[in-house]
Amino acid sequence: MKLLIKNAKLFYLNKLINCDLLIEDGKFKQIAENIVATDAKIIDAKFQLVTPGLVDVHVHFREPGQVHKETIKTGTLAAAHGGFTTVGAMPNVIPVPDNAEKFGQQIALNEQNSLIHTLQYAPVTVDETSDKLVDIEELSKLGAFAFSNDGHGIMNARSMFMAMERIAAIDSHLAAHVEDKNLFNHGVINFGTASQRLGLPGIQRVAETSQLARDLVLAKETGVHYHVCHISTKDGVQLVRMAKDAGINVTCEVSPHHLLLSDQDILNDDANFKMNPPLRSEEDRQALVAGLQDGTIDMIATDHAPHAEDEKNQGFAKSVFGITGIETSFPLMYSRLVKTNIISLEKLLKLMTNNPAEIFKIKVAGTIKLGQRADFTIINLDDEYAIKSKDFLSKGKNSPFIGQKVYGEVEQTYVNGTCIYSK
Ligand SMILES: NC(=O)N[C@@H](CC(=O)O)C(=O)O
Ligand SMILES: [Zn+2]
Ligand SMILES: [Zn+2]
Repeated sequence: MKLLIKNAKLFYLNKLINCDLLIEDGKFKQIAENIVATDAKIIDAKFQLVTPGLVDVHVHFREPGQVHKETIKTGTLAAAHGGFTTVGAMPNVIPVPDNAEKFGQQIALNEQNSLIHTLQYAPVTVDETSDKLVDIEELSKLGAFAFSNDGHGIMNARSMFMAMERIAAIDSHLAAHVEDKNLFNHGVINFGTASQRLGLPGIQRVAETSQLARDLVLAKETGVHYHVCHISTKDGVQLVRMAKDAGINVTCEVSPHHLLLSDQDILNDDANFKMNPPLRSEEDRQALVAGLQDGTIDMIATDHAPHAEDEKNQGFAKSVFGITGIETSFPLMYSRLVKTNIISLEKLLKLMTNNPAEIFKIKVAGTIKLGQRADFTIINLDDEYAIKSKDFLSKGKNSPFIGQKVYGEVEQTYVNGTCIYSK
């Protein structure tokens, strides 16, 4: 089976080049101008962008346990619609895969149902909320991509310290949702003018930064690769910057919503703007953009968190935390950051392909390499379209970006040389 992509604007070795791309038996075979291949199926890309499949290290699929919100099938289909071919799935499913048996079942479920490559996080502690560590070495052997208690900060410093030592010893990764539960104090929105205006309990920035500061010291001591999930504050970015300068093995991700929205965009009691961590101030938002520009922030991750309509239409006080994002990430980032000259297209693609793959040592993802499996995406950068919930393939329609006009629509997504999504 041969597939020839003619006239690609290909993101290859960190540059955009005009060329053809030949795929044979599911693998990249040749990159050159004017490739001629008899008996190949030909696709004319018409100089649209062809990129390695996008990589998102932070998604929530809800299977098992909450399949009314999302399944692995709908989640991975939504990912393909967003241009992603590799994702890291968080372990806050029911049951939490916190022992060998449950973890093995989760991996099998992912394999049976994924249209793309779904890598599985293991939790750090039993049930994600206790202080008792999981069998880190065993879950790693069973294929844990990294470790995270996402959704919950790890409150007990000794548990965190010991987890870091063990994760460092096996050369894996610890991804932290940094949040001190006591400082969080049942808030539902950022603490500040918006929480006052709407009369809602606020979440202080120090809920994030105080735990982050603690973790950075522990990470220094243990040498673990410590990754900060969905960073949201100006001081948080500054802490990571200082830690990197000090040689601490820290990386961090930011979500499209924290880059593009602030609490000033919350005009009424609409829980499609409710997520954890919350949308912060405009000053925080600008610091995140600056952190992306200067390399303090290493990657974009969506924190795709689908929920059912009746779980999100209860206003800020009662609705659950989280918004979807995997189908809108690239178009939003391209339209609002690249077309406005805040970052280059090459930089955006690095943030969404090679950086996450390299940092998390994902073997075959994030780059186009001859002889390796052909995971790639064709994206139309020229035509504007409107984000509509009816176009989402995710079960979750909980997005604050519905109705916005964007560029960067995904035309086709390929995994192992096979088209798994076509517009
Ligand atoms: N981000 C959220 O607000 N919610 C996430 C959990 C998380 O990422 O912390 C979820 O699983 O719904
Ligand atoms: Zn989280
Ligand atoms: Zn999350």
